Amino acid sequence: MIKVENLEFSYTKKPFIKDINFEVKKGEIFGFLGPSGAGKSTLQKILTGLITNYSGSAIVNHTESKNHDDRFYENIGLDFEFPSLYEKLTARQNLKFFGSLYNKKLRDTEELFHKVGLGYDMDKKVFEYSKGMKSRLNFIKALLHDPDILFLDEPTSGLDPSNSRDMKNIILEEKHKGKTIILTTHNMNDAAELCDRVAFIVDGRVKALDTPHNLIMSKGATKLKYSYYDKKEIIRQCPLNKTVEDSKLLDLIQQNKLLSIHSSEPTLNDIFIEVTGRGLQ
Ligand SMILES: Nc1ncnc2c1ncn2[C@@H]1O[C@H](COP(=O)(O)OP(=O)(O)OP(=O)(O)O)[C@@H](O)[C@H]1O
Repeated sequence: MIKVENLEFSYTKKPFIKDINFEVKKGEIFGFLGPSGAGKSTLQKILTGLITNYSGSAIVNHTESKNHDDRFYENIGLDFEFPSLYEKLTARQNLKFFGSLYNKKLRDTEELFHKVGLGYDMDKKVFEYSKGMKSRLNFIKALLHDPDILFLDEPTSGLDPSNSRDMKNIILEEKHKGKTIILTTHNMNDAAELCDRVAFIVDGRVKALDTPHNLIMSKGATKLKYSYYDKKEIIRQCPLNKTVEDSKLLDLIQQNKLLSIHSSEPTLNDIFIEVTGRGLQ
């Protein structure tokens, strides 16, 4: 669905996006993860035809994105972080207007409103909407024309846990229908739950690309944490595959003096810090 080869781009004379190569298959949820300013939105803008003066290739749905024509957008849905909506129109009027820009059969608007919990608010003017409501409206606006590829930028940001769960369920539903989804996020838990593969992006480059599971298994060793009492509670840890080398642990087991013991797998966030040397915020 998407094929990026030797992609380079810069806003200034200094190269910024450099040597980026990846492919996204149909039906895949592919995550762009990276700290603020890493280049995630810039990459999304290139893939969606909003930035065209790049070198290399970015093929989206069989079209080189810089050479796109209007039909390109018939099959792409954009939910960028800042909602683009008409505040003086109602939510329903907004979807009617945006829907009129497409030359294809639209999805059932009312069903979309109900899916994201806006069923009773569709006739309210958008300026009466909260930030989270606008964000949900912007999301269904991206689904309205039933596009094959969805570009979602921080779709769960600012949502309460229940709305965030609904949003993630809808994203998974779209994937199961065969839609391809590019998800940009700072949220490692969302990425680990939703994405088939993720690319760690730092300073305009891809630092690692794999499934969340493979990244976690290849880079981080599972640790065993245990505690015991010696005037106060002492907590220690050792790699799970090196327990026989930890004489303190073996002594404690023999003397039956462990207070607690459990294994802890690294998280995607731990791996991100290990691979890139940086946190996500
Ligand atoms: N129109 C522009 N002109 C010049 N520089 C820009 C422009 N847009 C973005 N940049 C710069 O490019 C870099 C990458 O920005 P980008 O928006 O792609 O980052 P990001 O990874 O999406 O960050 P965030 O997570 O904060 O949204 C930043 O240093 C930013 O200041």
